[in-house]
Amino acid sequence: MNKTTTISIGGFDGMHIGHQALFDKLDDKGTIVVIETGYANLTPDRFRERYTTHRIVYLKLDDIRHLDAKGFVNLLKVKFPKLKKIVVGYDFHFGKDRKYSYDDLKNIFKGEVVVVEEVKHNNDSVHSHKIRAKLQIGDIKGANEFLGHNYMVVGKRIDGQGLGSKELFATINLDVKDFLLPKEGVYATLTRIDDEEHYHPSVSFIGHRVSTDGTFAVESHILDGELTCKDKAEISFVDFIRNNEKFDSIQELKEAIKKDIAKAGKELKFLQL
Ligand SMILES: Cc1cc2nc3c(=O)[nH]c(=O)nc-3n(C[C@H](O)[C@H](O)[C@H](O)COP(=O)(O)O)c2cc1C
Ligand SMILES: Nc1ncnc2c1ncn2[C@@H]1O[C@H](COP(=O)(O)OP(=O)(O)O)[C@@H](O)[C@H]1O
Repeated sequence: MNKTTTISIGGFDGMHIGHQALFDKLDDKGTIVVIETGYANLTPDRFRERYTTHRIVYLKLDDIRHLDAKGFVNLLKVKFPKLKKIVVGYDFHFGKDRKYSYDDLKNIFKGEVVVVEEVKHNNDSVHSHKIRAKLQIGDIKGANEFLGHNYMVVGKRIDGQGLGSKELFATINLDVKDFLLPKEGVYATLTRIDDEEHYHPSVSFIGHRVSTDGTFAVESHILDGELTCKDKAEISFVDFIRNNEKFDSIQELKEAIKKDIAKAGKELKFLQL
């Protein structure tokens, strides 16, 4: 913190292409200041560190929300004594009732304040809430374009019904906490198991198993062979395949999953893994 000369400030859930435009303005001693609201569910907690080489410092919203503009700048000066430049976006607001903007920063901070213009994709302003909305309708491609990377979730391995490996296809079942789950359905995905470096082509199901026991599941079938997952896995979403459906028999469900596997295999074949 003592060496930091430039910072960018925000909630930074998503670490999307709008956020990256801010990070591009940091120098090599630049630090990202994440204001933790408790609502981040696209890139919660330390997962943000995957999408930047800059150091990240976390401030709790509750510790700063009461501050006026002067108080906020003072806090930054104490935390970063060598601070010369603050980078924020066009819609950055802070303090009580979010009533201060970059103009207040410019008036009070005795250094440079860089304001990044609105980043758009296909003429649509990029924001975390829009990415959440896209995931909730299964628009993975759209979400990924806004993010600039594949949306991913991490979960702890749990036991499934044991039906998959016996009668259907073997899957890794996950308990996913903290991350927003995309809409119920079937997805072409890449799955990373435990601490492997490699991602496996896979097809994943999210939803209530309406054709079997009705319980909610997040599960991934690995296309390139059966593997053991000890502890955790990560699912990186590439495309939406179909909605969750109720099949009248296990045989029909099996036929549908076979088609899902073929579709996902075709789509993922061309990716460099
Ligand atoms: C690619 C794929 C697609 C699936 N599609 C559905 C579906 O449309 N409807 C449904 O009820 N269950 C679906 N399932 C979930 C199965 O019901 C589940 O794999 C099966 O119940 C075995 O679960 P287990 O791994 O816990 O034993 C799907 C599973 C996979 C891997
Ligand atoms: N599309 C964008 N273009 C430019 N700056 C942005 C954009 N989205 C967010 N920012 C900036 O990034 C920082 C973090 O904003 P935040 O509120 O966490 O993002 P979001 O609006 O996506 O939830 C703020 O300084 C904000 O002004």
